[in-house]
Amino acid sequence: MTQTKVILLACGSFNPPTFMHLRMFELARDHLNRLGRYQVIGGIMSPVHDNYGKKELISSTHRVALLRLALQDSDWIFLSDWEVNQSSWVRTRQVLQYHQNKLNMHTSELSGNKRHIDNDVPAWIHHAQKHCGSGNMGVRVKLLCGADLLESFGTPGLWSDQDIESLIGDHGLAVITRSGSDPYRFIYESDILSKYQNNIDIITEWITNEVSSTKIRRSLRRGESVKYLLPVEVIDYIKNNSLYSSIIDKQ
Ligand SMILES: Nc1ncnc2c1ncn2[C@@H]1O[C@H](COP(=O)(O)OP(=O)(O)OP(=O)(O)O)[C@@H](O)[C@H]1O
Ligand SMILES: NC(=O)c1ccc[n+]([C@@H]2O[C@H](COP(=O)(O)O)[C@@H](O)[C@H]2O)c1
Repeated sequence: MTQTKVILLACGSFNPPTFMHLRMFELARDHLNRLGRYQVIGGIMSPVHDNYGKKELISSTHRVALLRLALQDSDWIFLSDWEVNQSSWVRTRQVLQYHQNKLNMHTSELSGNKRHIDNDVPAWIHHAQKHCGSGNMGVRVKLLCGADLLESFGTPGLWSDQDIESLIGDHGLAVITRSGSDPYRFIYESDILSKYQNNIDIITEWITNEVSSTKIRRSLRRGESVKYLLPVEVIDYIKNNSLYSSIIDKQ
């Protein structure tokens, strides 16, 4: 069976990053590798731009610092700060395309085309180069997300049909189930998703755990413990920089 090499890319606020954001990657890698059709060679976390304007979104300077700390023990998941460094919010399709193009450029260098010179090579590219071997140009960047993000495709005006078609048709999706979601039904009820369902891998999280950044922020605001829900270095950074504390601490 021919294997497609895959890099999983998760987009999100990561405000703050939790163990569930990291767990998504481990779960997806195990699942996809076991299918035999894929070999997952890396993971990328791309925090959303400050202009996304989501409620309670703290500055990307802090979110990037938090992600660096969260990822410091991982030897295969990397931060990409490309998105936060753009002049404005970029659609997820463009984020996937940018990373795919950058990867194509650098893996084609490996197979002899050295015309492109780039002194600013991110860690995720170095990692991919080590794992894709010379002449191998078939690495695919897939979107990794929770089922709530998949279901947001149905929110009127939020995603364009062309973007959904490109995300699934050109890249592919790895979707982690979340309690309260029914991704199989959602795909069945959508014409676009049904058309490309072979490019959507649904991964069941049996060890269900509804840790979310919203709940973490709420606990922090109320001065409640978040130990064992986030990496300890992330908690220390949040405390040292008085993030998410507002109302209660300031009273
Ligand atoms: N507990 C979880 N199970 C499965 N997927 C998750 C979980 N928490 C987050 N995700 C996924 O992580 C990605 C990044 O999401 P995001 O940072 O917006 O997380 P969130 O915790 O849902 O945030 P918030 O609570 O601030 O809305 C999304 O694809 C989301 O579906
Ligand atoms: N049209 C789009 O490309 C589109 C729409 C909504 C959310 N998103 C992305 O989804 C991610 C998660 O967003 P939420 O936290 O709002 O669910 C973010 O990275 C955001 O940029 C993309």
